[in-house]
Amino acid sequence: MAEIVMTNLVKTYPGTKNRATDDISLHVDDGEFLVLVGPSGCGKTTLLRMIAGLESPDVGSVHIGGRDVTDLPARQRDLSMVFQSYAIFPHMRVRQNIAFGLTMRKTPKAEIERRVAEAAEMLHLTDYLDRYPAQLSGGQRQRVAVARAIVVDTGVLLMDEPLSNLDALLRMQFRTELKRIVAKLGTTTVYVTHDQAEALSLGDRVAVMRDGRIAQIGPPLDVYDAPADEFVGGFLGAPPMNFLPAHVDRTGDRVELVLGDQRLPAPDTLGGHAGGTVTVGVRAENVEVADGEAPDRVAARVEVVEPTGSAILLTVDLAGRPVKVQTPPTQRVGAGDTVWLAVDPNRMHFYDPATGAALRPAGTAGVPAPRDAG
Ligand SMILES: Nc1ncnc2c1ncn2[C@@H]1O[C@H](COP(=O)(O)OP(=O)(O)OP(=O)(O)O)[C@@H](O)[C@H]1O
Repeated sequence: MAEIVMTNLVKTYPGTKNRATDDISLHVDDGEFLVLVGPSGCGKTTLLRMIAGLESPDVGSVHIGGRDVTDLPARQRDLSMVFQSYAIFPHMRVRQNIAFGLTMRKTPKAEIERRVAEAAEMLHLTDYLDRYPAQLSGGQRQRVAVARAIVVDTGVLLMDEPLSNLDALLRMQFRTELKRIVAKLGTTTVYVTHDQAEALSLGDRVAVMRDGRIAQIGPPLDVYDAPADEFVGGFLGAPPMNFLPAHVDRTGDRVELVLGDQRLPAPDTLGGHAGGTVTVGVRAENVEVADGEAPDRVAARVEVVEPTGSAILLTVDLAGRPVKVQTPPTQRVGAGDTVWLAVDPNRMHFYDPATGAALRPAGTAGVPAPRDAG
């Protein structure tokens, strides 16, 4: 068992004012792949380094596999790490690089050979075992770093931006490989990235961090589909979620959003906010370019048309605000055109304009949605 339990981790670096991690409690299940994601400086690396034993928390504890490791150095924590700089040894051949951790542990020679061969096979490095790192591409070197980490077969694998030195295509290929390998190994993995696409594609769960805290944690699509606040909605997804201020109006049974001088149907659950203003969040792929004018549609002017290959991304002006709309590649519109937009009320999200927190349905109006603190 190698579950990781972090409890109330507080860390302030000497000479700084703000907490790098601010009372973080988090539970990573045995065999789970957890991704820590968030903007630069939010505390991801600090949290990972506290799990690793490379930083000590001011307050709080870390348990790995039921053992309190808070005061143990990294080498006694039974974990392996891959860091951004993938420090592989330039003077050692790939074979020795991969074997390094096993050699240090005085593993029998035959076993080292077997495990190195296995890891090399997994990472498509078999043909490169006798080369030096200087004779490898960036992607191959990165694979050596991963092979070196997984060969040791520890209970926990920690990775900090391991793909950051790769170009976009290699990054994507390697991401897929990594997901396959880690699933096969079943190692408990904590993975740090600032890349939201990587986070969504890799994690069993993602923890979105902000200012030393966990803003939201959950399975990738849950967090993507129901962001707990504007920050999370704006951080996950490319393009980020659209946010628009809207007045809520109720006429008889109908609840509507008033955007400038136009109206869109809103879910009944928003009725509790009638007379007030909310921030509407809607993802680009949930805005439909409809076929002509209708009472439940709003008009917008197309400003920019960006084909992305599999889709077309429009930036439209809706009531004086830019809104991103994702349409099929077959959509024929040009800059300057007026389009009619429809949004399924069930695909809308609502946030408190003052706090940015998600609003709950009617009856609990104004109360932010609950957050899973792990
Ligand atoms: N050794 C250090 N001394 C002082 N402050 C530090 C140190 N390391 C990190 N910090 C500060 O702690 C905060 C969190 O840093 P951390 O490296 O954990 O963030 P991060 O989310 O990993 O960022 P990035 O994505 O840029 O690597 C930042 O404000 C950073 O400036």
